[in-house]
Amino acid sequence: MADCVLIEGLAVETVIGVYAWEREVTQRLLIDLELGWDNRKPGHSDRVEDALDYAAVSERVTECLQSMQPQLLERAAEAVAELLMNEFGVARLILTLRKPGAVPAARSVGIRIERGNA
Ligand SMILES: Nc1nc2c(c(=O)[nH]1)N=C([C@H](O)[C@@H](O)CO)CN2
Repeated sequence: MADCVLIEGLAVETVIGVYAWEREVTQRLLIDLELGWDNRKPGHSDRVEDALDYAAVSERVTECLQSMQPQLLERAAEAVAELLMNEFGVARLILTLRKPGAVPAARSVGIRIERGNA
């Protein structure tokens, strides 16, 4: 991947999981995003309108995950990738989604997906 906008360790509290008890609680997800974006235009204009606004992306990703309450990390990741491509015009991305509390013996578990020509 060439130019990127990065978001690392975005924490989202939401209902997620396949087991009955998981539907009754919120758990923390941690999201890392590498979002392909040509940074030359904002690099010259100094205008946030030309940039991929990482604050707006973070807010929208949080809202998506909190409203969808998915069972699987895979479903959550796919939905986030689709919104980034459809709503923000991101052409390529690498998304890592971690669920740190899921397996007590592990520091963290998670998945990574790549979409577009990452
Ligand atoms: N590949 C996956 N495996 C599992 C998931 C998941 O989302 N993706 N989820 C669970 C449970 O919800 C688990 O997190 C409870 O500890 C199990 N395996």
